[in-house]
Amino acid sequence: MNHSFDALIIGAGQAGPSLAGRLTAAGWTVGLVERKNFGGTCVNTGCTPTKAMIASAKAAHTLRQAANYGLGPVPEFTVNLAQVKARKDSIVASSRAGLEKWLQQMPNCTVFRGTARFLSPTTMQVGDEVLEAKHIFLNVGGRPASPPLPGISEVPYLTSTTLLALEELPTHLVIVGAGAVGLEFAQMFRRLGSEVTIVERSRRLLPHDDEDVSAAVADILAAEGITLRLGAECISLGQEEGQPVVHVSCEDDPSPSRGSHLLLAMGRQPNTDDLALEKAGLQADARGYLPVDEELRTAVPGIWALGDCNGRGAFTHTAYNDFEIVAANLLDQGQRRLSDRLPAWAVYLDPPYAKVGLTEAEVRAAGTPALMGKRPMTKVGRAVEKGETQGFMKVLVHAETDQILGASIVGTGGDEAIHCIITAMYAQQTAAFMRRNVFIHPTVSELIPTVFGELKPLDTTVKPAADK
Ligand SMILES: Cc1cc2nc3c(=O)[nH]c(=O)nc-3n(C[C@H](O)[C@H](O)[C@H](O)COP(=O)(O)OP(=O)(O)OC[C@H]3O[C@@H](n4cnc5c(N)ncnc54)[C@H](O)[C@@H]3O)c2cc1C
Ligand SMILES: NC(=O)c1ccc[n+]([C@@H]2O[C@H](COP(=O)([O-])OP(=O)(O)OC[C@H]3O[C@@H](n4cnc5c(N)ncnc54)[C@H](O)[C@@H]3O)[C@@H](O)[C@H]2O)c1
Repeated sequence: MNHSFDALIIGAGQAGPSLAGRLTAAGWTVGLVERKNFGGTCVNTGCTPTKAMIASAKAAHTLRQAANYGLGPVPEFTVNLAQVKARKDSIVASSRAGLEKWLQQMPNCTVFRGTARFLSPTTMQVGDEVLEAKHIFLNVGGRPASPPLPGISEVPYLTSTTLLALEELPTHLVIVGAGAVGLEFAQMFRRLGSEVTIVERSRRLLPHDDEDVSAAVADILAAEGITLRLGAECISLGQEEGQPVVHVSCEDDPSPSRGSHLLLAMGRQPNTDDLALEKAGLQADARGYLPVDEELRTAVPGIWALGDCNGRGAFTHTAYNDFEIVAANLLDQGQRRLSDRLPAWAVYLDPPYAKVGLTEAEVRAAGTPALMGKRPMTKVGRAVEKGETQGFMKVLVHAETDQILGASIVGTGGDEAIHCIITAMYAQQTAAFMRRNVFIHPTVSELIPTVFGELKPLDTTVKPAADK
């Protein structure tokens, strides 16, 4: 059967549903196609389930720390992973159901279930249905990558998706990859009671971030008993007595990491390979991403790519911002552009790591005349009061214009406190502006004006070491 719409939206992730809401409210007819779970990765297998389980892990950690706060003795407790999962599943189900209901009841929106594939630049097939529209918005997201590690086909392994379905705690979880997925699951499962080993080919965690960030994060994880095997340049997989083994050396490996479970957390790949892109005249790049311009338009007129599938962001906030740019430019005569967006993200460790703008290494590499302010969390009153003094706050400022270049916070409350710096940077404000702010006592943010008051020249002749 053939259907004609003003717009087709493929994927109900973080951009598609909101775009459907805006377009239909503006009088467009929309066909929205989703093949699996409404809400996509973030709601079903990403942000929501992991942060729900991180909350359970934090509760277990707090119980174990009770004596440090003058409490106790705390009765023996057990972690019941099936119940942790049930709590997480109920939070996910409620979010997914709310989104599905909204879309199913949205006037002018018709929801199709199935995989959409191009037949031409303006038509797509979903099962027996042929859908046609002059505007097509791809919001197809991604999935865990399966890199060609030697031995991968012989070893059962978990991904960030399948790990969330476990009901029994791994005795020893070995994680390959120390990006956000690897780090968040490492601390979560360690706190829930597993032994955890991280194997990473770079010589430090979070290699795209500053050395001091990597060191602080490594300290946080090591202090909880997580084993770090960094600089593992030659990773291969095997099995001994039915259990996974990760070798970290190209030579005979005298000390491979053995575990009860193996998680591969080595990045994601975009869901562009089964769209029949060639029928639309579209071509993905070498890694499968769809190249887009500043307004998220692909090379084919009438086709946009939003969210993770365009390779211009890898987060929920970037996917949502893609929707805002497209909607503003199509419906509000806006002139919003991708490059207006500040790079910002957080890793939900405890304490978290949050970052906006340039790193110290990037400022040094560019040779920008700069000032830097840095304060350890041991000198942040609220952190001391909470007994959570790991990490630091660091800000970078242009030495001539006083404009804020970037900031990193590894520390309690850092994922929230960073937003005052994000806001100031978006408003193109200066260090002097930050110093004049009066923040509420006693908070972590309260010390941010102080850090902007303690700036020292950054020696940009010292270049960062090359990291892989
Ligand atoms: C474990 C984990 C934790 C994360 N935590 C965070 C976090 O804390 N903060 C953060 O900002 N980001 C986080 N992310 C990243 C975040 O989840 C993604 O960046 C975000 O979901 C991308 O949204 P999207 O709309 O681009 O794609 P997705 O959310 O992946 O949605 C794409 C949708 O398209 C559907 N689809 C694909 N192909 C087709 C087709 N051909 N036809 C029909 N439907 C199709 C899929 O089924 C899916 O529902 C996390 C990711 C993971 C894996
Ligand atoms: N808090 C958050 O915002 C959050 C949380 C989880 C995931 N995410 C997003 O999900 C995506 C996936 O996260 P991820 O941690 O899987 O990916 P990643 O790209 O951040 O990290 C992958 C890690 O695997 C290592 N690696 C990759 N290929 C390898 C190889 N062949 N051999 C050895 N090591 C290899 C890399 O060195 C890297 O440390 C990212 O885009 C991330 O931004 C975000």
